[in-house]
Parts: sequence; C-alpha cells; structure tokens
Amino acid sequence: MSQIEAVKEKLRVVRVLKLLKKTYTYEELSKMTGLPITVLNRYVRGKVLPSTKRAKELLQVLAPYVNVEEEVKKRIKFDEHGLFDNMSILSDTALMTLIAENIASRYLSKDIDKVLTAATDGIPLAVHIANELNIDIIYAKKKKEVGIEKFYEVNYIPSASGSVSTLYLPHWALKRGEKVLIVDDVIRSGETQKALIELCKQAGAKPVGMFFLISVGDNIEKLKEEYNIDVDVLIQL
Ligand SMILES: O=P(O)(O)OC[C@H]1O[C@H](OP(=O)(O)OP(=O)(O)O)[C@H](O)[C@@H]1O
Repeated sequence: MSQIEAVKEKLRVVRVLKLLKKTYTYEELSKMTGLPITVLNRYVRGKVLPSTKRAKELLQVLAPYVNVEEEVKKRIKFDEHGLFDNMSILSDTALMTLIAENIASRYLSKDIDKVLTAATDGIPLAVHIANELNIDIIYAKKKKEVGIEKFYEVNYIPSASGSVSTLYLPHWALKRGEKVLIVDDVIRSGETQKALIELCKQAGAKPVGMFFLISVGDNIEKLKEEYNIDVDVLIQL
C-alpha cells in the first residue's frame, strides 16, 4: 500500500467515526471497537491518527454500522408540498466524502476530465466527487455573470415552474472532446440534467455518466434511454 493510500485509510476512519458519532455515543463506539473513549475522541478531533494496522481493523469493525443510504434517507423529511430540506445532507462533509469516495471509485477508470453540475445545490456533492477524482468541477449558473465574454447557454423549463429558465456555462470551462461526469443532488423532472447534457453537446464534450444523490420519480430511466448514458442514483424515492 502506498503512503497516500495508507493516509487515506486513516482519514477515512476519522470520517467514519465522525459520521457514527451522530448516531452513537462514545460509550457505544467504544464497545463496538474495543478502544477506550479517550482514544476514539482523539481520532475524531484529529489529535492523533490511527496506525495503518489499526485503521484497517477499525474500518472492518465499523463497516456494518455505516450505511450511507440509510443515513441520507433518515434526513429526508418531506413537507406538505412534497419538498424536503436537503441541507442536512449536503452540509455533512463526512457523509459527502464517504459517498464521493464510492462514486469516484466507479469512475476512476473512465478518465473523466470534468465534473459538471448546476448551481446551486448540486455544487457541494460535485466538489466532493471532483476532489476524489482529482479533477476540476464546473457548474452552470442561472444567470450571466459579468466579466465572462462567451457562454454556452440552454433554455429549459424546471419542474412545475411554468416558466423558462436558462443555464449558462462559460466557454473556457469545457473543451471539445472532454469527458464529463454530470452530478446533481436531486433529479425530479430531469429537465435540469437534460440542460446539462445539452451544454456538453454545445461544447463538443462527452457526458459519460450521471450520478444523483436522490431521484424522485422515474426520470432516470427516461434519461438512460434517451441519451444511452450510465446513470447511478443513491436513493430512489
Ligand atoms: O430534475 P429537475 O426537475 O430539473 O430538478 C432538479 C434540480 O432542482 C434543484 O435545483 P433548483 O433548480 O431548485 O435550484 P437550486 O439548486 O438553486 O435550489 C436540484 O438541485 C436540481 O438541480
């Protein structure tokens, strides 16, 4: 194992412990791992890193308790309009990184050049995934920023809005032939995601996969059929 991989495993232990800390007490974590609370506390606070051997052992012991799907699901609370506040999911950097590590491992061999999303809520997840893939993240905005000369732009009708929106992406952000992974927090109608595919086409770039944290409805099947593209989703509602 390379030095970097060893350090990554150690950091993963810290992330896993931080995530589990939201559900379990230190006493419970101590029973699960057989380690004193003081040691676990030092790991969580980043005062000490576990040894390579202990990191491996801890990842094995804690794996059955880590279920990112469940962790995301239990934070989804719909209001009377059928909408939910996704910030409790997107703001959790330990959770986002664990999800991103998993997605990145599926795309590492595909030589992706850029991760593309739509502002605003797609950005946190996209940044984590791009970071894991060691590539840049780009995001289309709903307004034209000053100081940028040329944009790719696509009109689309967001779900239930009844009005036309536009996504803008600066020309410099995407080059002909680049391979793109499209990421978003939620897919409902699929209109935003189709607009992102269209932006890639305008740039001559190639969307090679899509990942959504949460899919509401059956629109990912339609996307797969229409664009013949790999689509992964963590939670299907
Ligand atoms: O599949 P769709 O029906 O297109 O909906 C999904 C989109 O809706 C949300 O963004 P929104 O347009 O609400 O903007 P925001 O991220 O700024 O909240 C979400 O982040 C997706 O981008």
